[in-house]
Amino acid sequence: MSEVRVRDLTVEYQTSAGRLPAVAAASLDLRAGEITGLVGESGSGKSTLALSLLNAVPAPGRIAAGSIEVAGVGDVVRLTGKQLRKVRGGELGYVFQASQNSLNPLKTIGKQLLDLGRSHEVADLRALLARAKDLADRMGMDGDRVLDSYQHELSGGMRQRIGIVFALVLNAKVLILDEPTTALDMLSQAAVLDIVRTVHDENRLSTLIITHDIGAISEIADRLAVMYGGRIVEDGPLLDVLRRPSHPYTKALIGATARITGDVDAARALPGRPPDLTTVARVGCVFRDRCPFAVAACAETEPELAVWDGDRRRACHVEPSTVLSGTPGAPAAVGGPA
Ligand SMILES: Nc1ncnc2c1ncn2[C@@H]1O[C@H](COP(=O)(O)OP(=O)(O)OP(=O)(O)O)[C@@H](O)[C@H]1O
Repeated sequence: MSEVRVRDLTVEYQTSAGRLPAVAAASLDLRAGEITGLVGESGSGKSTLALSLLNAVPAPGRIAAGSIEVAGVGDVVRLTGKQLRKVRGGELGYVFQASQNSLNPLKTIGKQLLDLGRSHEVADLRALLARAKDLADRMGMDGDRVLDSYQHELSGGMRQRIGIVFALVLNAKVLILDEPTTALDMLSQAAVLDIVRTVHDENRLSTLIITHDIGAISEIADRLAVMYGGRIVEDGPLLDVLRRPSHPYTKALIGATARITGDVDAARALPGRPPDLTTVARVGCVFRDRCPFAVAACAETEPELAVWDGDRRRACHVEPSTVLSGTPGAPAAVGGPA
């Protein structure tokens, strides 16, 4: 069952070239009990999609079309004011990029938790603190000490974990983590992801983890969604996608990740650069200029994200078997390999 259903979501930013979509007609389900990893290079629209789930795209950006149905909440796109503030941090827990730097330096963690509780009109603040302490304990910290601490008394890894405590303390059903381990060393990264998996399982959450690091996510996610140029180009069960990537971009991303290929020498950097809002192709496939498999149709028509192989989806004109076998077809009429 899906806890979150994103349908035809288009999010635009105002640029010098006019309003341009950072997310274009994206559809994605977050299922109860599953961790979905959302990967893609910088600028592919991952953070914009995450902000949209909270209807928190900063102006002059805006959700131009689509819906985001959250079970028990309704369409988040239509929520405003108080309703929206209640859902953010309530049903929808989130930890955004660099959240370890977003704690208030002048208040203890406990006081900030109380502020959070009051802003969500929590009646039993004592129970809220007890729950926060319990979460902190289970994340390998001394809960009492952490609640009495100021942010400067805590390490980066601890602050990151506290971000997750804040995201969960109001009993969220959906957890959205944007680059939760960026800026942490490898050991702390693994520890934080471990904790996320445990808390996710215990509370049967629907979790979305956004990262540019497909290697890190491959160890904890159940499903993988891949974004490029504002589009979701492929998704499906994690192991299936990793073993048999059916979109040339997914295949290239995996090929560039030594942690997955297991061979540092064989890992090939992805040639070319990802597009930004102003350079992304307006017609045809957004990946075609970097795609070794591109055919003439890729320059003419944008491929639809279509169901393939049961539980998977892909947006590509080239046959899956061709991508899987790794034999690029005819050279593209327009564009071509970078
Ligand atoms: N406030 C803004 N105004 C204009 N363009 C923006 C704004 N925020 C993001 N963009 C553009 O939207 C596109 C998607 O950005 P987004 O941050 O969602 O991508 P991302 O995949 O999360 O990248 P990263 O991993 O670097 O955070 C990029 O081209 C970015 O330059």
